[in-house]
Amino acid sequence: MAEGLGVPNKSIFSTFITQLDNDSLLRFNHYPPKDCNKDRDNSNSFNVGFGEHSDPQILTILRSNDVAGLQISLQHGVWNPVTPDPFAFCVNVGDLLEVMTNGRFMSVRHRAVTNSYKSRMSVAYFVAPPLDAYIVAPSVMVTPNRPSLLYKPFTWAEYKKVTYSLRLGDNRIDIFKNCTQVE
Ligand SMILES: O=C(O)CCC(=O)C(=O)O
Ligand SMILES: [Fe+2]
Repeated sequence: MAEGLGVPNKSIFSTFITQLDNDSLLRFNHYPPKDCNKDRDNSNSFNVGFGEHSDPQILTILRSNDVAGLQISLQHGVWNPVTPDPFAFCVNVGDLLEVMTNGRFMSVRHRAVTNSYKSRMSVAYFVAPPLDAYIVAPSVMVTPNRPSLLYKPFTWAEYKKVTYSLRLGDNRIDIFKNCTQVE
């Protein structure tokens, strides 16, 4: 990523992750098939298994079985299905990476829906820094196109506290937006 972004220090994004006290976690999700009998009149309906949200950490590395369900939203209210591939990893940008890249990479809103015939299973590895890590975009991410820091610096502990004080789908990254843009 650093290479693609033209950042000379290649370890700038990875140093947090490799620290022993990193706060990464692994989550196993199981979405049983929805109960068709409850929805006999509306066979096109679906249940939301995991509500709309963005992942607060740096990156999410997701593996699933071959059952569809993951959807991403690039525009409010428009959902795009992600084709399931049990041999691939789906990598989501989390809120912290959006801050660390000064908005170049955008944290993606997503959700998982259930279907009526087969269980979806997924394993997500949420890559997070140590709690006291200071989250701020490196100066090289401040460019003529983005001449100032879009977000105020904060620690992961502060961000995590805000995340857990809000509901899953609430926008939390905007709370840390800098109001004044220096030209
Ligand atoms: O199961 C999925 O595909 C998505 C899971 C997810 O978004 C999460 O665990 O944060
Ligand atoms: Fe997620």
